[in-house]
Amino acid sequence: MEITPIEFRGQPAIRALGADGSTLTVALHGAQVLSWTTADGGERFYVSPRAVFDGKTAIRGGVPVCCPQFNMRGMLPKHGFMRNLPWEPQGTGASGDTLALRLRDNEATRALWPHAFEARLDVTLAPDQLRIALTLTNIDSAPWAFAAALHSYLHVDDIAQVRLEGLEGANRWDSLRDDRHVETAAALRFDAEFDSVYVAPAKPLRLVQPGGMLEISQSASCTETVVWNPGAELCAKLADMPADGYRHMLCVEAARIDEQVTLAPGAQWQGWQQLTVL
Ligand SMILES: O=P(O)(O)OC[C@H]1O[C@@H](O)[C@H](O)[C@@H](O)[C@@H]1O
Repeated sequence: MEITPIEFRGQPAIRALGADGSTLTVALHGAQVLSWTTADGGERFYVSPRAVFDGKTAIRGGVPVCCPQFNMRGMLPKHGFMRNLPWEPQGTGASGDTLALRLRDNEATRALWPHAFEARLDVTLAPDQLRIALTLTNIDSAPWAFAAALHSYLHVDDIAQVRLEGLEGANRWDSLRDDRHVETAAALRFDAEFDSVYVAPAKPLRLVQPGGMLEISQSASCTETVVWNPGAELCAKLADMPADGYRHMLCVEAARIDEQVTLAPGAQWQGWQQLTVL
């Protein structure tokens, strides 16, 4: 693929063009994937028109990298700090189809989290398919533990017409009701705020819309799948979302959150999410 440095809403980003005409845009801030358009021209991610692009604030949309903490489950800022910092571009890999970015511990990270680490995000573009892989390496002399999520804001035409299939039978924690149960619905539908953590099923999920289907899979190392849509009421309270933003997105996140990963010095962990247009 061809890559070009660009500015996206005033912030440095990289645009990649695939052989089939698909495109990928990744901001250096947070190594955040902002856009993936397939050869048919369809945009697969949602970025809020009111997202803040100031090089500090977490960008609302695309694929935030939430790490080394998920949500408020710890003492760090919500969803950790990796989405709030600039990453360094590393070019394309040997095969030329992967865009890589890296974040190493620095003064800003050590002020929050006193560990030496390297994080790498590899985004691989193929016809009708995108894979986002997060690799963490412990370059410290003592072990450390982390949680992580690839917090994909999938673009949907109309949330009222969306079905998410593949979670039936999975253990669910409904965070809104603090209720644990086995999911009984063959297809999830979204008509209000939805915020749940599922034990990730072995088989891929399917996002079904009148306009087409997207298959969502994740590495076994990502033991949970988080599904989130703010609904109208919460969306109205989010300053960086327009009132109808919730209608055009659904977050389906590949996550490792219920049990943190402990990495020994020199050890590495990788987690990925893969999206395939069916
Ligand atoms: O507004 P933020 O920090 O980007 O978080 C968005 C959402 O992220 C989801 O992963 C969580 O399950 C939600 O509880 C949270 O509200």
